[in-house]
Amino acid sequence: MSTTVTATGDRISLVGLSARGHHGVLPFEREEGQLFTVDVTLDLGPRGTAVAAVTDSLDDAVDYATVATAVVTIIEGEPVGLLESLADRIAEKVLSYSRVRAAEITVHKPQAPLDVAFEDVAVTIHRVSDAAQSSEPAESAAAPAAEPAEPEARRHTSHRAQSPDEHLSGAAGATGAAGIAASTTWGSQAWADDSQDSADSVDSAQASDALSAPDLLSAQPASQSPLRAEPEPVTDSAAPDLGDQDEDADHLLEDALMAAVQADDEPGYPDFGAAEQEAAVGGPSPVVDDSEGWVTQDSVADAAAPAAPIDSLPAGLPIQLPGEGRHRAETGIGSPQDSYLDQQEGLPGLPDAAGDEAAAAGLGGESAASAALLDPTAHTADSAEPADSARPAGSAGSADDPGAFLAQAPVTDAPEEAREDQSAPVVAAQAVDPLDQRPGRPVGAVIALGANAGHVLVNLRNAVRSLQGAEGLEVLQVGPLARTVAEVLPDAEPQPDYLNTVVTALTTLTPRELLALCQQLEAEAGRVRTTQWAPRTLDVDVISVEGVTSHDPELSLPHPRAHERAFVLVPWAQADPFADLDGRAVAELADEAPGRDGLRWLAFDWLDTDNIPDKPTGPYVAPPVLEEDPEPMEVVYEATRNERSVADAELAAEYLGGVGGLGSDPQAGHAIQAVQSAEPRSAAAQPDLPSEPQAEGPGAAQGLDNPFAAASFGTDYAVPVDQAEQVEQPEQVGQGEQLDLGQHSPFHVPGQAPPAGAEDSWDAPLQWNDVIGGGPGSGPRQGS
Ligand SMILES: Nc1ncnc2c1ncn2[C@@H]1O[C@H](COP(=O)(O)OP(=O)(O)OP(=O)(O)O)[C@@H](O)[C@H]1O
Ligand SMILES: Nc1nc2c(c(=O)[nH]1)N=C(CO)CN2
Repeated sequence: MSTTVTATGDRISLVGLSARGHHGVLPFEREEGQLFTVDVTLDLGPRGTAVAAVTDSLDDAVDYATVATAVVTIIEGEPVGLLESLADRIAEKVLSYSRVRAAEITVHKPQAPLDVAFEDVAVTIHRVSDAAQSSEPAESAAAPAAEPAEPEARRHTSHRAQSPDEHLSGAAGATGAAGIAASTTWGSQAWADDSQDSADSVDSAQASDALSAPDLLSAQPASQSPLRAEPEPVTDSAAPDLGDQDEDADHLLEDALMAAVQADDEPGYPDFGAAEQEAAVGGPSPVVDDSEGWVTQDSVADAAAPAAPIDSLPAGLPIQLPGEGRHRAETGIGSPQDSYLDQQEGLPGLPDAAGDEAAAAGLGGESAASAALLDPTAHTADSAEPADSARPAGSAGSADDPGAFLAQAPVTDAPEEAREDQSAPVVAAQAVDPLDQRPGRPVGAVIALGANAGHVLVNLRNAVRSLQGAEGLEVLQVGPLARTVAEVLPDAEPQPDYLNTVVTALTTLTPRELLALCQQLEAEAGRVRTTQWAPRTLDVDVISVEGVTSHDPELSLPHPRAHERAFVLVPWAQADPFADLDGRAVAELADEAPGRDGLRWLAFDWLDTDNIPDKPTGPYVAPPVLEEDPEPMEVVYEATRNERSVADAELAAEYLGGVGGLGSDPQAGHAIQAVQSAEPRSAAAQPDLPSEPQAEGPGAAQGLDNPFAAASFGTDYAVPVDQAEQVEQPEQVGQGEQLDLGQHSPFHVPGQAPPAGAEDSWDAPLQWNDVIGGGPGSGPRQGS
């Protein structure tokens, strides 16, 4: 079921922005939180999108992605008691965007604590901006939708103090789910830009309004809300008023642009000037046609009736009601097409090299596009419509065109001479790798972590903390810790269970920078790359980056195997119940994942509680080391296939302390067999390994015979060769022998008894199977 109302201006709608909030009057609502979903309709005035449509620049538009993030930030922000208050806060925020003249906000609370069966509770409010009201005082007084002056004034001041930092932390509250639901755009507004929206832009917009000719709203009938009815513009050659703009200069420029457009008398660009004409004669415009959302004078009169409820308005603007997809928030994994389009959309304001290049090519912003438009003879709609014309067939990371993201610069057929003409659209095709592009706003990212050798728990905790402290990354959610059966290559020896988790985040890093960060964490945990899918002290994979699709083997996005990996999907779905991967709900994928049964337990609050009671035991596997020993005293771990990383002696000592009680030995670090950084062995060099990791069968079946999965085992240890020589060998070798991975194994796996009393140590857990367990959880842990 859906309901429609009519709004007469250009509109942007965001439907189903969902996030968890703590609003409500009951204590448990404050404590536990629940789902809130918000629908927002922004009324931009009668010509609110006209300039953006011509310039095709986000600078001239309301960036809906920014709005979406702002709304989610409010949902997740300071709790209020009433839905009305929440809706009001959201209205206040969205009205602070200078181009927004009025807004309708619906807040849904489908999990409200009612004693009866119900589908949804929702409150809808509509509000008019100060700018719109001040340009038509009479309207404010009479318009049923308009708020009294005082609340409006308050509304516009309460968010002005928001600092960039505050904004960033607010943005961090935006779940990947909701913030991304409305857009996969690489927006042009960076954090700092966004943070100013409610202050500077409003002020400047108001100043701009004061200087400008009366705008269209001011010419409306006194009781007419911008969400309701507006007079049809009639042809007028006077310079049009386009509504509020950020700068006076912009305003004048846009006036000129539109005049130029009018001079072209181009179909599709309705004439301007009705407002001015109407204002001049002091009466309403003549009656006009009522097609396409424009209403007749009669309907204007109707709308002017006091206290007309919004739902009594004529049909025109679809407003989605509960149950119509508002839970379909997505992780933002864009389709290749999305990704491509995103690049296009983000072009003008990109702060990175790509954006600069585009700007240098004369394509980058309002001014360039505007300049072209100022010359009516130079302007055509085509020249200002870069997205489609620039899209090469099969680009945007489609499966056909791996990794090729043709970029951003509009491609036209303009001749060389025209390019020299400043007024002509400039032609340039820029191949820009999206993996190197910095997003213009924080975008959602999902990172998966896993470990099954060495100090797995310590390593995972450290890695998550490092992510929490990383620059350019704001951790949103840390998933529960999942103990999972190791999925191994076909015919490979079984391995110890993994501990896995997933972190969701917002980031302004380029995808490649994000990968580098992940690999740095692996290196810091002493990751040694040996064979494919070998046991590892830490694995940190980039699962997805909002709006980016890549088939580059160095960084494939979304991670090509994520959709079938229970060890990724289950913790991810817990961290973000609304997550989507390639258009499918992650929770659903998790249920269907072949390794689903290999999930042994989930532990919540695992980051900072030692109270994880269930301690299954099993053989310990030491971190792998390579066999070569060219420089005996240097402990080198290979961090990535391109880098070398030297593990510090402390790490080595700690490791040894863990596995053999040698941590107090200052020489212990040297006891690890020195290894040489090397390229990971390709599958081709390992005849018994497939070139691509194969999808695993159900982990449970595998786990039945897996000694590492056993619930209660003798204490067996694998240690590096050199260390094994230094420590007393236990009599029992037992299950540890099963760790031998055959001729390609880098391991030597003697049994090794732990020092007495060390088994329960959390500081230096000797056997990770002893320190993990499924405790009663309380839900995904918040990131900050
Ligand atoms: N989305 C991604 N996340 C992390 N690494 C990736 C990604 N896509 C490609 N790679 C590349 O894969 C290479 C091997 O990574 P790694 O050793 O972590 O693989 P793995 O964890 O053993 O296997 P899998 O990728 O199946 O999880 C890395 O050098 C990296 O450049
Ligand atoms: N359970 C589990 N199995 C795996 C994992 C992992 O993280 N968890 N990672 C692998 C290679 O990345 C291979 N197999």
